[in-house]
Amino acid sequence: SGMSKEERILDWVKQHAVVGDPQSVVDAMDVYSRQKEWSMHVGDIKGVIVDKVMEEVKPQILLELGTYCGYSAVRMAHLLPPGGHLFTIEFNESFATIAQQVIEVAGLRDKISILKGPSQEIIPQLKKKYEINSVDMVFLDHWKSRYLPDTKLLEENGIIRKGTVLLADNVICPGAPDFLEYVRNSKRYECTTYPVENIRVNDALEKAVFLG
Ligand SMILES: CCCNc1ncnc2c1ncn2[C@@H]1O[C@H](/C=C/CNC(=O)c2cc(-c3ccc(F)cc3)cc(O)c2O)[C@@H](O)[C@H]1O
Ligand SMILES: [Mg+2]
Repeated sequence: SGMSKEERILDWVKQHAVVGDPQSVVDAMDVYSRQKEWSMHVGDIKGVIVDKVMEEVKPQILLELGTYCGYSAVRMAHLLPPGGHLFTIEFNESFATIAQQVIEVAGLRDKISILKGPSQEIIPQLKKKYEINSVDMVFLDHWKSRYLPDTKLLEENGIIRKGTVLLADNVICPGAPDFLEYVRNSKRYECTTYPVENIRVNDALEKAVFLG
């Protein structure tokens, strides 16, 4: 019994963030991860790279794979252009419930939709059930072994179009070697690596632009 780590994170956010202020939610989660319990959010150092890509792409429709507690959903949705929307897929019910509340504290309920279920089931439903024609950007941050199969699913279902930007966290640690090999060797992607050498671990984000 007792609270889960994710419930402790939510509790901390409720106590330390300012309702309606997404930046204070992001800051609270970063402080908790640094000072209390490390958690697998993309975090403040790699988050700056995510922010930069958001400003570059200005996605109207953004898809995230792996919501967890909603840190990156809040961080990215805060930077969406007017009218933009984030669809984030999460198959763990408890995490989805925590994330929904974190998003509420941030005041971003109207900009973010959590799609509950496994990505491999949701992706084929995006067009018909969620009326998503194509997405402008995808943030991959779920199970690393699923980056490649889901990228292929996105291609096969016509969810990504010429110019869609895939941004993948953790391509070095824990690593997504098959995904990296695929996008870097494919003529259909233009790749850029954003390495991050920080105190804890070396990692990188990979940006892969789909060329159609
Ligand atoms: C059915 C499986 C595939 N489909 C899926 N569909 C929907 N949601 C899925 C999901 N897979 C996983 N998820 C969810 O994504 C999240 C999983 C993220 C996995 N991330 C990591 O393992 C990770 C791990 C680290 C890490 C780094 C260093 C270290 F020493 C230990 C861990 C750092 C990160 O930035 C990470 O992202 C959870 O919320 C999970 O429920
Ligand atoms: Mg990650």
